[in-house]
Amino acid sequence: MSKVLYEKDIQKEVLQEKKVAIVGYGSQGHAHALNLRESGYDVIVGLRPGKSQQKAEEDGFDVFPVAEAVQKADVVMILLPDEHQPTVFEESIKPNLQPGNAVAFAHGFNVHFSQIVPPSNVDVFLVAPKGPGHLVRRTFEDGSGVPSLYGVYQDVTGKCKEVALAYAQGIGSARAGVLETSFQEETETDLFGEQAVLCGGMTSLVKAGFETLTDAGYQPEVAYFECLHEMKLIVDLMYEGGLENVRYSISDTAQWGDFVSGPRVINDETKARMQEILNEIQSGAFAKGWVLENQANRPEFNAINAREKKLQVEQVGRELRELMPFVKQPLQEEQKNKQKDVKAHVTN
Ligand SMILES: NC(=O)C1=CN([C@@H]2O[C@H](COP(=O)(O)OP(=O)(O)OC[C@H]3O[C@@H](n4cnc5c(N)ncnc54)[C@H](OP(=O)(O)O)[C@@H]3O)[C@@H](O)[C@H]2O)C=CC1
Ligand SMILES: CC[C@](O)(C(C)=O)C(=O)O
Ligand SMILES: [Mg+2]
Ligand SMILES: [Mg+2]
Repeated sequence: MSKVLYEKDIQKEVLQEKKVAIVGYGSQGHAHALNLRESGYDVIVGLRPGKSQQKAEEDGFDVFPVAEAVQKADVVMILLPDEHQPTVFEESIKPNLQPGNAVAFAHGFNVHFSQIVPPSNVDVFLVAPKGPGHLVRRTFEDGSGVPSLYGVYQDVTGKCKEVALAYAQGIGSARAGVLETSFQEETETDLFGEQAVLCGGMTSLVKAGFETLTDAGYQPEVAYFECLHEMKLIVDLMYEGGLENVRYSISDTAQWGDFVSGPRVINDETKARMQEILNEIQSGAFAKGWVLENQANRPEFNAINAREKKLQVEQVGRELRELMPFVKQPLQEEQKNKQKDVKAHVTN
């Protein structure tokens, strides 16, 4: 088994003497900044003027333009959207790095696919939480954490690995497990996981199930509870005790259905599609497509995004969740405010 590190294996001191700049205050940025500060580290935030700047200031951080934050810091964690990182890196980060500083990422995409080429006189590492940023924060506050992968791309100080580990500990990941990786492995597995299983695979499964039931004339509300709402409850059991725990709690009728029907939905054909997806990630074809989509101002991304929001499963879900106040989370309020901002922007 690979060596998984926990609190007792990690030294904090190496990061305690440094100033950390978190560049970006979105999903991962706010979680890293707040968790690191509460773990006792000296954290500042680098941002452009705007909504996030206001939020970070409200949370009590000293916020600076990105270039200034980089000048003040020893460790610069880049938590901007992947597609914005190369420009901000060239314009505001690279010119302000000092030899011996560390540049860090939560995903290896830009370094692995050569969209960012770090100078040779700085440490470069990644700490990639295996979970959404809002959960990195929520679990930290609950006293648990999200596991992280760490990887060293370039070690000029001889201390890069120790700094990366202390950083992972600071965001709460050593409570759950910290595992060594390379930029290549993190990038390829993360892209594969989100496309084939966690995001693309799961949302497509839910939509296909929901539409099969509603096309057959069943009530959309029944289809929503069956194919989306209950997904979380089943996944919670899987998270707590694997497939075995799901099968312990479900009926034997469901377990028999699982055994005989599951492989008719997800089978060797599906695995062949997964292999294609992995091949496109490994060859760089996916990355090239995503870079080009952004250069063209995301025509396909925006069209699909608008279409998906109008799906019946989304509409019925919004209505049902309004009636279940206990499933409401602050994230949904944030999402609503974001939509209001976009609407205001479009009408102005
Ligand atoms: N989302 C996740 O849970 C995970 C993300 N990652 C990785 O973490 C990194 C960050 O992703 P994520 O947290 O999703 O990003 P977000 O989209 O949530 O980050 C947006 C933040 O970046 C700021 N920003 C955007 N453009 C600029 C700019 N040009 N200059 C300055 N600030 C800017 C935004 O500020 P403003 O309000 O001004 O727009 C906002 O604070 C990525 O590498 C991603 O792959 C890794 C694991 C999971
Ligand atoms: C699963 C999506 C993710 O990789 C993540 C939350 O880990 C991401 O890029 O957001
Ligand atoms: Mg991920
Ligand atoms: Mg990802």
